[in-house]
Amino acid sequence: MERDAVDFPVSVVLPAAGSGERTGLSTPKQFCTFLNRPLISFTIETFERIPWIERIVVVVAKDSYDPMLHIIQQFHHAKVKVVEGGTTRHRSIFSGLQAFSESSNGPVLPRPKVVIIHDAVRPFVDEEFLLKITLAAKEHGASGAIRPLVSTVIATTSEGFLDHSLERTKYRASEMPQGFLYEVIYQAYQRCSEFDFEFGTECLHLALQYSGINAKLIEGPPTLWKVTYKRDLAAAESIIKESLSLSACLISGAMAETVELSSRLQRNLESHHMTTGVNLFETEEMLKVFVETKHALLYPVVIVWVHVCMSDSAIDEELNAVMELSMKVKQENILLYGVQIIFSKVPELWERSVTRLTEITESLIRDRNPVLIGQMLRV
Ligand SMILES: Nc1ccn([C@@H]2O[C@H](COP(=O)(O)OP(=O)(O)OP(=O)(O)O)[C@@H](O)[C@H]2O)c(=O)n1
Ligand SMILES: O=P(O)(O)OC[C@@H](O)[C@@H](O)[C@@H](O)CO
Repeated sequence: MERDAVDFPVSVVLPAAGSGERTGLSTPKQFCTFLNRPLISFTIETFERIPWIERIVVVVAKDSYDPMLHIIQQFHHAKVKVVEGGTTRHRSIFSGLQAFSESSNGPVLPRPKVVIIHDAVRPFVDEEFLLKITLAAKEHGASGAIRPLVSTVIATTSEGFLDHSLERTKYRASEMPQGFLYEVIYQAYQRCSEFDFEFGTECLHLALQYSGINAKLIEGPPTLWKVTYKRDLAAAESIIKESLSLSACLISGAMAETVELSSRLQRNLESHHMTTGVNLFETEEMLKVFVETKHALLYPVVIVWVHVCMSDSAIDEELNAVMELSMKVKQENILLYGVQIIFSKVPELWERSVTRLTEITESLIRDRNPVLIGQMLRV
């Protein structure tokens, strides 16, 4: 399916005005930060990267309006307009849709042909699936992501006993993103009852109830899950750390050993970029590029500088300079760790050192603990 099939304007509404009560945290989950960046910024960036998406309307609570403007400025988000939401998700979504029809705050945005509605707390959505949802909405008037039910759905009596259970194979979980012809969903919200505004949870239902459109349902990937509970935040952080940041190993020291060590680490660490024989100047030049392009702002960079020594000598001035450099680049979201490994001609000892170095390097890249910045770890 090609992106140039989208020959009509498409925009997005991201409802983000909830309080995230089910996480049990005081900070609404969409503003919880991972790698110094709020969850909502990752979701916005997902949509920003897609060239056929024209505008992103982020709907936030009144007291999150200014903080949201700050996030947009800090992370250089484009295409984004912020509007205030309401007391329920449907009211918030309607506020977002009104940005294309009524001048609530500032100029009315150009009206899209198709509007995608996507919970701001579902950061892991890909362009391919968004394309499917968009083209299906254009063709059918509405479309929605679905996933198989994990648990069976049952109905209870008023006394709290089982009334009946639904045949699980006949039902699906409704997820996000959803797509609509703008006129279809805007009209639905204009006709929406107070009861639906207050208690409804399903936009596809509104399109059917008030615009007579049966949404096309498309099974989505498992990554569409919504951050709802505290455990989901931990899962999101782990996925973000794994997928959205860069890491590299730089190896300096006695040349013959560093080449051998580099190939050993490359095998052990798999995905991470390996460079050997670097010196401090080259490292500083590389970090300067990261800082100037502000690349690390959106993609935190983890660099493990491994120095191979021939003896347990005191840390030389170059290594001290690396540690000072690490403190300097830390505020640019670049985590530079130093590890010193003593070369041993005794195979068993060297094997043990390389295994230990691999474990330390994996932990530094995975955990990104800022406390370990600025000091030389020793294997
Ligand atoms: N009045 C509301 C309520 C929810 N949402 C948004 O709708 C999405 C999905 O809703 P949900 O997961 O229920 O978020 P919360 O309402 O914040 O969660 P909770 O029910 O635990 O408070 C979230 O991005 C949330 O910010 C919204 O824009 N306006
Ligand atoms: O019900 P909640 O407010 O937790 O989250 C919203 C979800 O229900 C919604 O995103 C999907 O079910 C699709 O409508």
